[in-house]
Amino acid sequence: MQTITIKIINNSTNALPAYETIGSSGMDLRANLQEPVNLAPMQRALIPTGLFIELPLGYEAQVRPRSGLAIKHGITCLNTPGTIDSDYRGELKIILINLSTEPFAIQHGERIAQMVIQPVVKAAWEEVTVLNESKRGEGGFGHTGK
Ligand SMILES: O=c1ccn([C@H]2C[C@H](O)[C@@H](COP(=O)(O)OP(=O)(O)OP(=O)(O)O)O2)c(=O)[nH]1
Ligand SMILES: [Mg+2]
Repeated sequence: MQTITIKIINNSTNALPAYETIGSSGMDLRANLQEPVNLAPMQRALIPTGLFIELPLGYEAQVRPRSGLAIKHGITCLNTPGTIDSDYRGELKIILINLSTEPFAIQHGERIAQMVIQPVVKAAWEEVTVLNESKRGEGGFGHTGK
């Protein structure tokens, strides 16, 4: 368990993001709304969560869709996985899009996405003129067959 600092505003759902089961990868994130947000088909919206977090250096958070909302209502995160940088101090917001043919209303307190905390490997470049050979070589995009 890694301890992470969190600030909550306007949180009438009085819930910290939580793992729903002991083996869950993600903590569900809830919409923090004054009133429901109606998403027409193909419409997108930036949904506030009321959460501000301070991740330790060397970590990120990924914001991912919930599969139930996706399969039942066509609601997904447009930029999945959303990237929360460790130095971001603003409000966590979720870019939702309605990919169904029906309108969908997002309610205050509804669990709209999930957040996975991950370590980040920072890379430094070592520039060369020739790369080591590999079995795959330049093959990709279906190169190995169906
Ligand atoms: O789903 C998301 C994605 C991002 N963010 C916040 C945290 C993140 O650290 C910041 C910037 O995100 P990103 O790097 O994806 O956006 P950008 O378009 O590259 O903006 P910037 O130039 O601010 O980095 O926005 C969210 O709240 N939700
Ligand atoms: Mg960026």
